[in-house]
Amino acid sequence: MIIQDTSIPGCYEIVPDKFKDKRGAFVKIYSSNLFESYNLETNFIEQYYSISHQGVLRGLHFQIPPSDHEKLVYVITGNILDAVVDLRKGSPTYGKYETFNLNADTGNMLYIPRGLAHGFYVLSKTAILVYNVTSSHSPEHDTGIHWDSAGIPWPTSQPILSNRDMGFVSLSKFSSPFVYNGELNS
Ligand SMILES: Cc1cn([C@H]2C[C@H](O)[C@@H](COP(=O)(O)OP(=O)(O)O[C@H]3O[C@@H](C)C(=O)[C@@H](O)[C@H]3O)O2)c(=O)[nH]c1=O
Repeated sequence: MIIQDTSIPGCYEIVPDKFKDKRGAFVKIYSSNLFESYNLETNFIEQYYSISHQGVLRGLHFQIPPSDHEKLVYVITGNILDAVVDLRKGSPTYGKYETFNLNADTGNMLYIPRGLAHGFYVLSKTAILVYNVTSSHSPEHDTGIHWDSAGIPWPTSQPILSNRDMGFVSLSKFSSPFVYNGELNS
């Protein structure tokens, strides 16, 4: 398993070892020992997954304090364009985004620190995205910014969206409660 820096401090792309043989493949997706050695959070307390059709865009989501959390995400079916936006005031990459192709073939994962908005667009016929998060779902703290307000080069201007996602404020109108605390995880 390789943990790689991204352009956004505290956000990592993780490439697991994939052992292929005549039966198929074996992939280890989490090691608390390795995560601890990189000072990454290990107290993942909720797990969930979504199933999405091609052309769906979910995001850009986050939970605000005190229910903010880290996310570890990976695709087990399909191929997505995943995106994060740094909302941490004082961060060297405040307001900036980065995109990643997450797919079931490589099994690459994204570790998303608290204070980043997250979303994705489904490139394949179907995509299943698995999440591990470090705090419980809190509907009153679960919010977002508008998917098309951060400059992310999405593959289409007309994705399939939830009503909730259509109504979020733009990044420029969002008053961020997140503060950058340095590179805690480096
Ligand atoms: C996230 C979440 C949703 N729900 C419920 C609320 C709602 O009825 C239903 C679907 O929720 P949503 O429409 O918010 O699902 P979705 O748009 O897929 O939300 C997800 O989007 C991506 C981009 C993320 O980063 C995730 O953390 C999460 O916010 O599931 C839970 O019960 N627990 C949870 O942890």
